[in-house]
Amino acid sequence: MDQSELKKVAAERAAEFVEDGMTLGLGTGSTVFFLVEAIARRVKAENLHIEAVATSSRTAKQASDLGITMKDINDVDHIDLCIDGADEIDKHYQGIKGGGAAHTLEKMVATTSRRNIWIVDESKLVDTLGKFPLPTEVIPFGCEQVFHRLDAEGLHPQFRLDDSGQRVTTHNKNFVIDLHMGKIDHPHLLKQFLDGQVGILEHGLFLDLVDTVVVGTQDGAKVLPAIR
Ligand SMILES: O=C(CO)[C@H](O)[C@H](O)COP(=O)(O)O
Repeated sequence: MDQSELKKVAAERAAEFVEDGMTLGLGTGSTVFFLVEAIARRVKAENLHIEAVATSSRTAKQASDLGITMKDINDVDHIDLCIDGADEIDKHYQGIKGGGAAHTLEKMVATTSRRNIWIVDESKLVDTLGKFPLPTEVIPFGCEQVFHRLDAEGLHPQFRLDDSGQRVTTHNKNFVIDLHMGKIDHPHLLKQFLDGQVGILEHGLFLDLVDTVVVGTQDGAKVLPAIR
C-alpha cells in the first residue's frame, strides 16, 4: 500500500468510533478527506443522526456536500469526539499539526472536544518531535519582530511560502512561520515559550490532548492503546 492507501485504511477504521447522536469535530487534510467519506457512508447506510463542526472550509464543504449536518462551533454546547490527522506523533501521543495551516482552528475544536483521536499513516510515528517543521500562526502586525525573536531564540524560523513565493495566509488572514528545529527535546518548555509570545496566535504543538491513535500499516489499521 502507498501512503495514501495507508491514510485511507486508518481513516476508515476511525470512522467506526462514530456513534449515533454524536456531535463530531472533523479535522483537516488528506487523511481526514477519507474519514469524511467513510462517515458519510455510515450516515447513509445506518441512518445515523450526527452533526459536525469542521476545522476548515475545505472539510466543511466536503462534509456538507456528502450530507453531513454541519454546525458552527459557536452553536454547539459540546463536541463528543474530534478525529483529525497529524504531521508527527511521538510515543506519548504528543504531536505536531498545522501542515495544512489549519492548526488554530484544529486546536480550538480539539480542546473543546471530550475525546480526540488522531489518524495517520505509519510514517508519522516518530521517536522525537521536530523533524517536521513546527508551524506557528502569526498576526501580520509586528510579524517581523516575532520572526527576529524566534530567530534569536535559535528556533530557525521561516515564513511559509506558496508555489508563487507569496507568504501563505491562514483562514484568519495571518502568516505561518515554520520552526525548522530538527528535534524538539522539551515540547512542554517550547509550548510554554511559544504560548507567551505576543503576536503568535497559535502553534502546532498539540500536547496532552489525544488519547487514541489509529495508524494505517501494511498489515491494516492498528488502534494503538489509549493512554489518557
Ligand atoms: O494539521 C493538519 C492540517 O493543518 C493535518 O492534519 C496534517 O497536516 C496531516 O495532514 P495529512 O492528513 O494530509 O497528512
